[in-house]
Amino acid sequence: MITNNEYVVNANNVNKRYGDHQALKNINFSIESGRIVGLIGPNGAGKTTLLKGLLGLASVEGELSVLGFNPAKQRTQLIEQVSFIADTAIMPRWLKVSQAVDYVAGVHPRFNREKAQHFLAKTNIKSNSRVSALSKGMITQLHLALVMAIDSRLLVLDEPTLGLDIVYRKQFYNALLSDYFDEQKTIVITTHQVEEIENILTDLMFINRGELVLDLPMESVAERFTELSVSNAQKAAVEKAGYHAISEQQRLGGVSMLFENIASELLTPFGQVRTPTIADLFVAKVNPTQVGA
Ligand SMILES: Nc1ncnc2c1ncn2[C@@H]1O[C@H](COP(=O)(O)OP(=O)(O)OP(=O)(O)O)[C@@H](O)[C@H]1O
Repeated sequence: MITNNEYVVNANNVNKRYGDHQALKNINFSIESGRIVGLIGPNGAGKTTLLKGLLGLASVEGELSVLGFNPAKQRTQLIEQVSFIADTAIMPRWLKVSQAVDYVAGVHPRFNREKAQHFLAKTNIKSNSRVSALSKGMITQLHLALVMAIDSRLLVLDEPTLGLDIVYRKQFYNALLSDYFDEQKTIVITTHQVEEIENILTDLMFINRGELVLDLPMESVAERFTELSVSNAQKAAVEKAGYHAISEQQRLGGVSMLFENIASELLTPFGQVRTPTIADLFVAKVNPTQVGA
C-alpha cells in the first residue's frame, strides 16, 4: 500500500510542443499521496495538456511518473488506478442513465454501484432517463457520480463543475471530501473558479503560458505572502522603507499591496495586513503587468 510520503506524481523537466507553440516549459513538480492539488491557470495556460501528459493521453518530453508508472508506456496499468473527468463530458445521447451505470459496473472492477446511486439520488436525474433528455449540467452530474463511485488512487478532474449551478457545485465539493477522499487517495483539480476550491485544497499550483509559476502547500501561503492595505500616502512610506510589492490594486480609499517573502510583522506598522485570497494571489502571480497601475 502506498504510504503518505510516497510520490503519486513526479514530473521532471516536462516539455510539450505543438508545432511552433511550446505548451509546457520545463515543468518540475511532485505530488504526495493524500493531497488535493489545485492546478490553476488562465485559458490556454497548459492545464489540460499537463493532465493529458499525466494520463498518457498526450506524449510529452521529459520524465513523468504517475503511481510509479510511465504514463506513455504503461497507460493500461495506470488507467486501472486513475479516474478522470475531462472538461467536456461526452456520453452517447441514446444511453439510459441505468445503462450508463451498468456499463461502468461492467468495465470497472473498482466501481461501487451503491455509491453511484447515492450520488445520483442527490440530483434530479432519473435512472430511466436518456442522456438526450438531460441538461448539460445534468450530464456533468451523471459523469461525476459515475467517476466518484470508482475507488481509484488518483482522481483527475478537469474543470469538473463547469456548467453546474452553485448549489450543485457546493454539493459536489462536499461529496468529494466526505464520500470520496481519504489519505490513500490523491486528487488533482483544474478550475477557473478558485474561490470554490480554496478551502478544500492542500496544495496550489499556478500555471501560466506553459510555465509553473507557483507550487506551494496551502499552509505556506500565509508564511510567504502578505497583503497590505494602505492609503496612497502610506504606500510611499512603504516603498521608501524598501519594501516592494509584487502587485498592487487600487481599492476604495487606498491601495492593496501584495508582498512575497517579507515578514508580515515588518509591514504591520504601515497599515492593515492579511493573508491574500487565492484569487488575489493568482492575479498577482499570473497577471502582474495588469496590476499596479
Ligand atoms: N492538439 C493541439 N494542437 C495544437 N495546439 C494545442 C493543442 N492542444 C492545445 N494546444 C495549445 O496549447 C496551449 C495550452 O492548451 P491547454 O488546452 O493545455 O490549455 P488549458 O490551460 O487547459 O486552457 P483552458 O482553461 O482554456 O481549457 C494553448 O495555446 C492551445 O491552443
